[in-house]
Amino acid sequence: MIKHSTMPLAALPLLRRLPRPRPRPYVCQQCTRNRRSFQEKSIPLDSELAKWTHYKPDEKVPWGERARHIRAGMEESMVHVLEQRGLVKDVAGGREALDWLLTEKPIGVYVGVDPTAPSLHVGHLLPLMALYWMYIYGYHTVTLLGAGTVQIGDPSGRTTARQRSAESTQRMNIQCIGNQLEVLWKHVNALGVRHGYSPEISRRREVLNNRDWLQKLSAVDLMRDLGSGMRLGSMLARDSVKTRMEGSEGMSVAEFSYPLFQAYDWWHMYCNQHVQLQIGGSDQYGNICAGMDAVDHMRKLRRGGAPPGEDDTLNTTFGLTTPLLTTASGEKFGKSAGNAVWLDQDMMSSFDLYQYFLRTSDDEVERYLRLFTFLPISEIALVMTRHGEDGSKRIAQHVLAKELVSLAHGASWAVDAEAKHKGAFSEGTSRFSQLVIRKALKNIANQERSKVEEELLAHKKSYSASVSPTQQPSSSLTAFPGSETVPGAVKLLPLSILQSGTFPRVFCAAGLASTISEARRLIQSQGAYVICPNSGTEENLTSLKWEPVWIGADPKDYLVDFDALVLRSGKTKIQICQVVVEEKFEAAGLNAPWWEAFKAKRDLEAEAVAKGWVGKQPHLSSRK
Ligand SMILES: N[C@@H](Cc1ccc(O)cc1)C(=O)O
Repeated sequence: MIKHSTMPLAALPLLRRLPRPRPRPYVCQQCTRNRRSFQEKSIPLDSELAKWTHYKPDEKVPWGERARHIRAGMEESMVHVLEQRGLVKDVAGGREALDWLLTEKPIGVYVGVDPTAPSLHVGHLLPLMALYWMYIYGYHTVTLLGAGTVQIGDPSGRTTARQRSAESTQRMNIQCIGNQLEVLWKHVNALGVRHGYSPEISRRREVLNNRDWLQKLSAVDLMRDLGSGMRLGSMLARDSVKTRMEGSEGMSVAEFSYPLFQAYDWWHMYCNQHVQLQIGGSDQYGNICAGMDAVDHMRKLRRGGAPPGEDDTLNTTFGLTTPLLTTASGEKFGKSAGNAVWLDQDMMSSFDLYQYFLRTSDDEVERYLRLFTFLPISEIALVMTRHGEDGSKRIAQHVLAKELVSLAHGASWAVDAEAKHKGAFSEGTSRFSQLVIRKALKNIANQERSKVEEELLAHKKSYSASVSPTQQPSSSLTAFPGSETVPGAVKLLPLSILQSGTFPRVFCAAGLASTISEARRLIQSQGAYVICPNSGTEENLTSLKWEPVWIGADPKDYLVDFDALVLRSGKTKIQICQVVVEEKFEAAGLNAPWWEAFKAKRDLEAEAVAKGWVGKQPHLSSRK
């Protein structure tokens, strides 16, 4: 990043403040290994994050000072950084002019997405990565949720009109994508801290929704001001329009007018957020150029038709498009067996997302590391050197996959996906099982979703099932050779079967023995185990303790977090159970024959007690 040859000596003390990765302190080999291992510090402290994202320009390095460094060649320019990462296809308005503007001024920049599905897919990431880099380097960045424009439907890059979706579907898509944009920002911050980008830069980000202004916009105003400045010729000349006009389907006026609305967004944000640059995928080039013309026209109207002033170059607009990615085999990037690779965890698990990037070929992995991660270029070079030493370890692919999952789902899920991968494809480790158990327990604890969350989850599931019916919910973690077997699914158990002495029945109900007598034999031969509650904390997974089951014990004493029971049969078979009240168990439709038998027996016993035929029944445990 620093060009030492051109660096004046006097500038040395200033280097501390440049937006470059902080030099890493020397760490001995053993510690490095430890850090790289499972316990790797991948989640920044809140205090680090707060410092990093703190927006107080006057407390940070002033822009002018940084501009001077760039001009002096001591720091790389923004355009150069984006080019180096492979994120630039075309620059509308001129590369050199944009380079100059971005050096002179921390302008506003935006990327818009229309919520046409409940999740973004990896194809959306390229323009977003360019935006995130500009955030890291201190520009005012906006991700725009197209809740207004989605109702019109962008025809760019499409050969057919979009089906209009139901109001409720649109509402849920908007909510899902809105949440996702926020979550992505959170992860960008965490990654920015983790990769050591300077906390002394003033950063600003916003998520806006264009429905907020488009629904207030009058059709007359739009046509009078903006429509009068947009030229039909260039709009008709676009490929997306031409192909549709040549085909039998044609194109609706609404779709044709889409660029007007996108252009209006820009004008609105030009006035309010000083947005002078729009970034988009390469299919957005036409819309972006139309927007630049429209903003120019609106500025001219605002000046009353007067010629532009001297400082016009400092206030003009630019467009930047990112390349369209295809894999080495020519497939459109972001499709897996014909299905989109979703960024939402409910539509594609962390494990599957990890696996998708792990399959990146050696030819492409370095380019993807530059495109999709925040690893400094120098670190990518190191990763590639290590990768070259033993290609079979796929070191670079693992780094890529982990960074991607950290960006999409968060660092802890990336650690989880990596551990699962190791558990799945190498010798099983008990740490792997511990992790899965912890995660399952956590999921049980978080299960109380709000009604809205339930609704959104169902929407995502049904959407992904409808667009990619072959995509299986993955990670049923069964039967990897040599590994402990932790089924992904948690089993429900009715609370009433948990009484002193009912462990054999519990093992049977959990599917770890086929009959009660088999379960009893298992317990008597010391082959049945249960996890002790409170053994092991979140940080210290390996200390979760298994205890051999004692036949007279009460399973209720082993409930973790009040409602989970973790059982193991023999060395390898593990089952995580969630204990629920009877109504919930029955509502889940799990009325197994043993359950009916249990209830019948219990009713008989209760009746006998009620009629005074027998005293209160001793515990079932006494009937060994
Ligand atoms: N038209 C863009 C999304 C978008 C929407 C509104 C904007 O202002 C900008 C971009 C797309 O389909 O990808």
